Amino acid sequence: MSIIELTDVTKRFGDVNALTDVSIRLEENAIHGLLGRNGAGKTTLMQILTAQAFATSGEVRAFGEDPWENARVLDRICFIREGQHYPDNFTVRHVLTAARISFAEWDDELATDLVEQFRLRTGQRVKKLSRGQLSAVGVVVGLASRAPLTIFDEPYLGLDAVARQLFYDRLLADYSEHPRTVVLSTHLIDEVSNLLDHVVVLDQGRVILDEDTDVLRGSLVVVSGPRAAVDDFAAAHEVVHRENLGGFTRVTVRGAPAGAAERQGLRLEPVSLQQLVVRATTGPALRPEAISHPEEVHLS
Ligand SMILES: Nc1ncnc2c1ncn2[C@@H]1O[C@H](COP(=O)(O)OP(=O)(O)OP(=O)(O)O)[C@@H](O)[C@H]1O
Repeated sequence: MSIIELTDVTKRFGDVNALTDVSIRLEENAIHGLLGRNGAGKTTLMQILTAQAFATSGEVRAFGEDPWENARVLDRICFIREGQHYPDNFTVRHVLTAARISFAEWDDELATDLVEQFRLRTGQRVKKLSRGQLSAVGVVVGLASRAPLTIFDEPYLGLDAVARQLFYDRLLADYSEHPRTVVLSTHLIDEVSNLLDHVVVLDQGRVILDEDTDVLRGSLVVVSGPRAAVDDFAAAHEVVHRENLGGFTRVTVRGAPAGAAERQGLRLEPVSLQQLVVRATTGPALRPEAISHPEEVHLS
């Protein structure tokens, strides 16, 4: 079942098209990655989903209903934004108390455990927290809310590598026991690629990739080796990207059968999710019209 349905959603800020004809369906009980370069429209999309902004045109449905001023929908959504603002006198304890009141599925035990693991002090004023500690508070609220739709917009800013890993581990562990729908917007794609069931990539306000990660993982392979051997192999495949370095060539091909390249003494490497997103957003490589005319990149 789709928890989120956007149909032809466009959002303009003056002459800036933040979103253009965005149509996506996000399925229930899955972790969705919302990816894209700076200014791609990710935050705008999340704001529209959570009724913090109006779409200029198009239809928005969350849990089958229009989210605008709709408590039935909004009570089931937890939106953790980067740099969340709290009242000046709030301590971490106040934030947790407010969250407990706001979310029906809130888990106090989980919150207490996470506070300890992230080394937060509940009596500390939120405005005195470091950047990473503030992000940790957001992560604690997002996880312990167990909201049926939990949205994290770059939740990791300032978090050290240990704390980020803790977030990913706890998200996965809690999600396996309490499945729900999670939307995670991030630039640290490789760090989260194992968490994601599905990705939506935005570029300049348009959806350029909307696919399950299982499908994406097997979709492209990099084959490298001596130029003549690679060219020979590539002739029978759809080439979406090529790099030449002297007599050495690397091509990215669509769905190469495992073993075929290795038999010809060539090297085969999977394309990471991050590379896929970079390919999708930096050139025409993943667009169908580019497949028959692969770009040549000469490295010096
Ligand atoms: N309130 C606003 N007024 C004017 N333009 C805006 C406003 N909010 C966003 N924009 C513009 O809309 C576009 C999309 O911005 P958005 O914040 O959604 O991108 P993003 O993908 O979240 O970027 P980042 O990864 O850098 O956070 C940008 O060009 C941005 O400048």
